[in-house]
Amino acid sequence: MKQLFINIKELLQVRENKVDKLSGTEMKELPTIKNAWLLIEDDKIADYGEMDSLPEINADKTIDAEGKIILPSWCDSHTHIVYAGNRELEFADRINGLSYEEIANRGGGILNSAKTLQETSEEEVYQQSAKRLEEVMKLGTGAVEIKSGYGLTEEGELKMLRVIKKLQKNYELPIKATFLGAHAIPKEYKEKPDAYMDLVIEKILPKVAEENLAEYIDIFCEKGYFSVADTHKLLSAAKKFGLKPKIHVNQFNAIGGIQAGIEHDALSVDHLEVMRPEDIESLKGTSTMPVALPSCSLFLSIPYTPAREMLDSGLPLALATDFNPGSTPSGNMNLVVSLACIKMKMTPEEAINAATINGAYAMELSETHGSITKGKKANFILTKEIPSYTFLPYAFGTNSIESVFINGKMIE
Ligand SMILES: N=CN[C@@H](CCC(=O)O)C(=O)O
Ligand SMILES: [Zn+2]
Repeated sequence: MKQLFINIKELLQVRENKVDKLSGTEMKELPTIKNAWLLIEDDKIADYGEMDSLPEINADKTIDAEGKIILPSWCDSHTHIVYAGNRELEFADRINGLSYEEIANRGGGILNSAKTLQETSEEEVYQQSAKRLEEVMKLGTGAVEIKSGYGLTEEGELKMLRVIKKLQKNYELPIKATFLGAHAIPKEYKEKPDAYMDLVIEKILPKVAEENLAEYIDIFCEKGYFSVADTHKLLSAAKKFGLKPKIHVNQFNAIGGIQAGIEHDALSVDHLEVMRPEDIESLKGTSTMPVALPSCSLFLSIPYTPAREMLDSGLPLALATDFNPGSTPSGNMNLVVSLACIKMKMTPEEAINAATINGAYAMELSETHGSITKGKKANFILTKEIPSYTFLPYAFGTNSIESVFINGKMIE
């Protein structure tokens, strides 16, 4: 099946040669073709060019995209989309003055979601999560990573990962699964946190590997959660099972999580709201992608990742949502791109690069996703009629998307 899009106002992120990631000043450039055509053959991008040189093409369907922009779909490399229930009461508590930390110390936070998850059937968790996944796909997400981490027992963690597996089976977009058993210390283990680490490493991790339920390993390396020593221990154990690290670090405190991640060749280090000069320095020259989650900063009123400083010192950066019930109950990548521009002073070009090609890298998908390149998957966004691509982050809160295509199919 051949679909031809013609009169496209601007085709964004056109990369003739495949790039895996962009760093520093490279991120300032967003290659585009104005007044373009795009040919999709089955699930792949077949060809593109300027309207002036449109060859004779026998297409099954021709779509006139006059006044509209086409760009690769968003690659959201950090989410917790699989969860049960919500935490809107904690939201009200925070408005009334309690901090995220105080709520967690009272047994709220991640432990609250873990209790709900444990009490909810696998089928019900699947239904709730599938609804969220469909919502974010309509908002332009065409590849996504999903973590466990609200189970915190063998049964709960495996339940979450099986739900992710079912989503992978039932939906066409790529979904990468991450095992985050070390997300918080359960109440029963408060006085013996090492015993919980032993459970995660010795019991749950081998099961996850045996059932092939995850590709990546994650840990919340943070004061009051898991230490740098825990991080080393878990990442070393996970390596034996072939799980690569994508870890939560530097959200509230810089305790050395970035350096631990780098030592274990982490694919990404995520959050980074609190960055010391030595953290930026350590990331230089590594293959680890730093990932910023600005909608988490917005929701918790915590600092934003210092993107400007990082990009100006030559680092790459990816943007993701962190969609979860506690710190970011939103999976809207359009908002993330707007916040990156408004709050982190990234240019629209940098933000779009960070949310497409660099997001793909943080899920090992740069070969197939993240840019308009011949042979890559036909996962893209067709906007409504808009004046320019800068309008996308500028008009925050406006839905500028007309339709989303995954593997060449328009999603309903
Ligand atoms: N920081 C750790 N984990 C999640 C929040 C989890 C929660 O509050 O439920 C995050 O990435 O923000
Ligand atoms: Zn997270």
